[in-house]
Parts: sequence; structure tokens; C-alpha cells
Amino acid sequence: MTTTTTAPVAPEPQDPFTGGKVLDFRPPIGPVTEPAPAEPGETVHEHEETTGEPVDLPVTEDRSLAARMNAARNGTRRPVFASWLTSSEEFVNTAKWAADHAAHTMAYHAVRCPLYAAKIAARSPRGLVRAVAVSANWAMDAEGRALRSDAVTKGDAELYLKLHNAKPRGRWWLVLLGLVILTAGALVLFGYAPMWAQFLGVSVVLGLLGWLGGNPDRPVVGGRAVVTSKAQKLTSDIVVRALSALGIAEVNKAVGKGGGGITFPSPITREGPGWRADVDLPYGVTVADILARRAQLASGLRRPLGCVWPEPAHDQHAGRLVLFVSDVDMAQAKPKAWALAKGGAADLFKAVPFGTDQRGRAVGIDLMYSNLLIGAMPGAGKTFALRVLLLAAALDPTAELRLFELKGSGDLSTLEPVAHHYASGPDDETIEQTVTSLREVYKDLERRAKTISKLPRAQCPENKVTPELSAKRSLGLFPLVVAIDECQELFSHAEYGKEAGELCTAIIKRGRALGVILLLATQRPDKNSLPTAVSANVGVRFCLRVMGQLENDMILGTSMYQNGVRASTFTPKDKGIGYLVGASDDPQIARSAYIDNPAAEKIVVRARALRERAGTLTGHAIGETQLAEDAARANVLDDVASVYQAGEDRLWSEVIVARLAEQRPDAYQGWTPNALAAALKPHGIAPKQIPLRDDTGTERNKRGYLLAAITEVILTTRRVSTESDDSPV
Ligand SMILES: Nc1ncnc2c1ncn2[C@@H]1O[C@H](COP(=O)(O)OP(=O)(O)OP(=O)(O)O)[C@@H](O)[C@H]1O
Repeated sequence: MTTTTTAPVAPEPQDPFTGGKVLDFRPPIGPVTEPAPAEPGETVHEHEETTGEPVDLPVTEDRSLAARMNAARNGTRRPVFASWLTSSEEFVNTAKWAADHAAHTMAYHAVRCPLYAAKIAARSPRGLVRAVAVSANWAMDAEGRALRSDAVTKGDAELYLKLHNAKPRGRWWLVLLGLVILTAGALVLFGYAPMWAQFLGVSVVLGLLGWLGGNPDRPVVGGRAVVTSKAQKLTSDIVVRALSALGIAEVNKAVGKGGGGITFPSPITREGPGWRADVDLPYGVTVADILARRAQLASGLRRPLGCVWPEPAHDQHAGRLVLFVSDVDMAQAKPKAWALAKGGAADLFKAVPFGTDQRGRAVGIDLMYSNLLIGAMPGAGKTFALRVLLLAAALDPTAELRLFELKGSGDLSTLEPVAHHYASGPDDETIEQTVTSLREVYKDLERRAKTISKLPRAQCPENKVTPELSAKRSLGLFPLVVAIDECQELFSHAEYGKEAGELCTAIIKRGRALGVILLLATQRPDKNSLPTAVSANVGVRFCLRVMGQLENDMILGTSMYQNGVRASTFTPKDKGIGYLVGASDDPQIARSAYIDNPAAEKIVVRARALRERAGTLTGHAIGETQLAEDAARANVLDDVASVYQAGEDRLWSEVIVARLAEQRPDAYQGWTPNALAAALKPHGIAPKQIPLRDDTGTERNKRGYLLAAITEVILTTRRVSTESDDSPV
């Protein structure tokens, strides 16, 4: 029989700096396997005889200088100064907090001063009685009385005499002197001293007597100005307990009898507003397994779900878990102020501030060369998150904003003063305006691509917009931000949905390098409301609370749910909190900055001022409400009529748009039959099924227009305008 021996548990080490215990760090934590009792008659061998070479050579620690230097070279250097001392932002925040804390504490106690004074005054009679009693006992040497009576009881005359002679004398005289001085002082105070001195004197005496009459169990200052809730310290035992409760067979094996235990590659430390534990999971267990059981882990740790944030370690093996347990639930933690809330401008070529992560660290998003999809259940915080990014874009005066909010609640209306295009509403007209703007953007992609292709290689080495090119307004390569809130209304629209999907897909695919940024927010991420081509090509995704796997993966990408990135674990109170994917190498937890309407209005005032100074206020912001394409639409009837050749009285839509694009590519490049239908609709012309022969001579039925229908409207319009010109003013 073989016995397993375990290393004795080392005494807890002491931290030389804090003098306290070094945080729990005793790898590996596993079972202590007791030697199995020997059966009667059985021999216990300390070491089994083995033959051949051992597979694992004994590990002896190399303590040579070279080895230690090598280990130090590969180690991680801890910062010399605390981060709040090296970061001016953190220093200012900490200083502000300290000043605010002191001011609050003073104000709290200042308001309660009369109550404290009344309590002290009420205790002063008891204090007076105690003062008299203490003085009398002292004068009579009360402590010696017990010894003297003891000597009398024992009949020890010698001891009694000794004690009697040692009795202090003249104490009554001192008490009397004190009384005389006090009386004289009182007479002087009330006879000659000014009012304030009398008040001060009485306060001091009452204060002293109140203090003497106090009860240590009932202090005068009853409550604290700031109530702190101290979270339980995270220890390796707690982590192991929680991991063992997850029902993962490999973990149970590791922590069970004979298992290898769970190891902690570095000590559990305080990090920001919580505890951080780095854990090496047992072989075969991945961080994704833990992420998928976040709720159970929180239960095992006995912490609220919003405090427990497991995540993979960067650049490490798949079993290295970084567990962050915050003191306060992320949803209840006081939100940090947005970096651009009070001042400053943004540059869309750099990451713009978005919010904070679970450790309170700033989270930024690079919008340039990317696109963003935000998705969640209604009321989870999509619009707020979108608005934060739009406010940042507004603070970059070079960026043009086209904003469409298809719910009609006016959630983005605060941004109207800086928007080039703006429309809000749940109606067909708003959808049409959105599509019209998207068509313009689509056409602009062509122009941008041509501009870039004509530039010398030295100016544009990567064939994409650079900050320098964007700054040259004449090139028209400035950042163009298109935001569509509640985009499910657009993509599921019976008439424009398909075209909108195609336009957005093209903008996402080609616009990235050309300085066009598309931001979409949706509360219905299914394949009818969000084209798969759009969801598959978006670069950055922010998913707040969703119901299940389908919605989660539609927004965050395929297999995210399976990998443990589950926005369905958020609760209704987790407003503004979501998984952010694509903004950094790994999925992040982020809470968008909280900017309400009044705060947003102030920021927009600043943004507008920046744009006025830069001369970049255009479109809706300066009262030009009609889209450029609306103007082009006035001529569309003439243009369509002109593509019918001699002898043709009907044409399919696809032929009309192809000929229009050929005749006037500047106005009609990229038009689809749907776009044509949308342009003709305001004139009361709808497409019809037109039977015609195709190139092969086969007769087919397709959507198109009769020339007579077009010319009739042209003639009617002309007649009406001539009549109105002739009418007397
Ligand atoms: N970062 C945040 N921090 C705290 N509260 C937030 C945050 N973001 C949003 N909220 C709260 O959540 C509420 C809903 O936000 P929002 O209107 O953005 O939701 P939504 O998902 O767009 O809803 P809907 O789909 O109905 O438009 C807001 O009124 C706000 O109080």
C-alpha cells in the first residue's frame, strides 16, 4: 500500500511593511490526505520500491544569484508610488473626495451641536455629584479605609498603626482651598466679566461636569457622519469553497482526496474598490467554465452577483482565472464623472471616454475605423450608452453627425444643435429620411474612395483616412458619424428595410477605412430586425441585459454565450452595465457614463461653440432641414422620363435605375428599384407589374413604370405651377 504525505502547513507569514498578515497565499490549497489506517497484518511502506528512471526529477530550488536575477527579470514590477500619486486625475479625485468627506463630517456634526450641548448639560448634575463624591473620598483617604478596618478585624495593632500614620493629612484643607478659589472665581466672573466670558466659563464648567457625568455606553456623539459597509476579506479558502460549489467535476477532483488542489500564482490583493485573486484552475477547466457559472460562484462567495467578476488573464493559459470581487455592487457604486463632462474636446482618431469597468477604471472606445452595435432589452440603457458616444463625437468639431432616433421619444434631441441630419419618430416619414441620408452616405463612400485613390502614396500610405487628411476640410474626408437608435424599426420596415440593410452593410464594410462610422442601437436583435450581414461585420459591440443566448450572440457574436460572455446574467438593476466586445483584446464589463438630459445639454452647448469656432456647423444645426436628396427628387420625374427610348412605353425598374446611373452617375449611382420607388412615391406614382421580354426573348413580369404615368404627373405639376404663377398676388 502506498501512503500519501502532505507538506506541513507553513506558519502564516508576516508582512514587514504593514506588520500584518500577508494575504492568504498558500498554494496549493487542497485536501489534507490522512494516511489510510493499515489493515491488521499489513505492512506500511514509506516508499515503494520502483524500477527504472523516475519520470519527474526532484525539483530543487536554484538559489544562485543568476537564477534569482533571471526570476526578477521575468517578474512584474510593482509601482513605486501608489497610482493616486502618479495619476493627476486620480490625485485630484482623491483630494476632492477627502475635502468633500471632511466638509460633510463637519456639517453633519455642526447641525447636531445643540443636541450635543443639551446632552452634556443634562449629564452635568450627575457629574457634579461624582465630582463631590470623588473629592470627599480623596480627602478622607477612602481607599485606605478598607485596609485599616481589615487590620482591626485581624487584631493586627502594628499594621493598623503603620496604616494610620501613613494616612495623608491636610487633604480637607486643600479641598476647602479649591472651593474658596472656585467661589471667588465665580463671584469675579458674574460680578465683573463680560457676557461672553460668563457664557464661556459656564460652558467650560458644564462641559467638564457633563464629561464627568457621562456614560461610556452612551456617547454624546451618537451616530457617524459616514456609514461604511465593510466587505468581507477575500481569502483563498473562500475562493476554493466557491469554486468547489460550482459542480465542475475536475474542480471537485482537484480539491477532493488525493487531488492536486487549486493553486494561486500570486497573493490575493486589494485592487481599487475590491479584491483580486489570480487562480490557476485544475487541468482541463477553463475560465469560460467559470464565467458560465457566475451566479453560482457569487453564491459560493456569499457576495451579491454584481460584486463578482471572473475574467480570463491576458497572455496566460486558458485556465488562469482573474477573479475580482468588488466591495460594492457595480450597479450601486457611485458612477464616476465622464472625462469630458466639464470641459475639453474629443478627437475621434483616439479612444473616446465611454464609462468605467467593474474596478472603476476608465473604459474608452476607438470609434474611428470601426462601427458599433448596442443591443439590449428595453430600458437597460442603450440610448444612454449611445448618447455618451455621440456627445464625444459632438465634441470633435470635425465630425459630421447624422442622427436618427426611430422611437420618437426625442432621446437624442439634446444633440439637435450639432447634428447635420436629425430625425425622430416611429413613422414612415422618419424611416424614409433615414434611408435618404444613408443613400447619401453610401454615395459619399464612392467620392471618398476616389479622393483617397487619387492622393499620392506618401500622404495616404494605408489607403485610409488619416488625422492629417481628415483635417483638410477641402478633401471632404472628415469623420462622418451616422447613428440609428431603435434600428430594428428601420430594418424590419416593409418598404425600406431591405434597402436599409444593404446600405448599412455596405457602409460598415467600406466606410471603416473612409472615415464613416455607423452606430446602431436595437432592442430586438433577431434576424428580421437586424440583418446578419450587419451584425456579422460590426467591429465593436456593447450588449446590456438581454433575455437569452440568441440575443446575446446576435449582438456580441457567435459562441460568446458558450464562452461564458453572457449578458443574460445582468439583472434589471444593472442599468448601463454590459459586455463590451471589440474595444480591447478581451471582452470587458463596462458601465456607460451616466449623463442625463440637463448634463447632455450643457455638453452640447460646448460642442456647438467648438463647431462655430471651427466653422463646421451644417445642415439641421443651422436650420437646413431639407435633405439634399429631397431637392434632387424634384427633377427625378424629368430624369426618369428621359430614359425611355423611342418606341418604349414601359420599363422595368431595374432598367430605369441602370440607365439613370449611366446618364447621371453623380445623382443616381447606387440607386436600387426600392430607392426609385421611394423617390416617385411622393408624386403619387407606384410601381406596377410590367410584362416584358428579357434579353433571351422570354416574357417576364417585373416591377416597373408606364411612361404615361410619369408624363401625366409632369404635365399636371407644370399646369399647377403655371396657374399659380399667373394668379394675381
Ligand atoms: N450608465 C447608467 N448608469 C445608471 N443608470 C443608467 C445608465 N444608463 C441608463 N440608465 C438608466 O436606465 C434608464 C433607461 O435607459 P435608456 O433610456 O438608455 O434605456 P433603453 O435601453 O434605451 O430603453 P428603450 O429601449 O426603452 O429606449 C435611464 O432612464 C437611466 O435612468
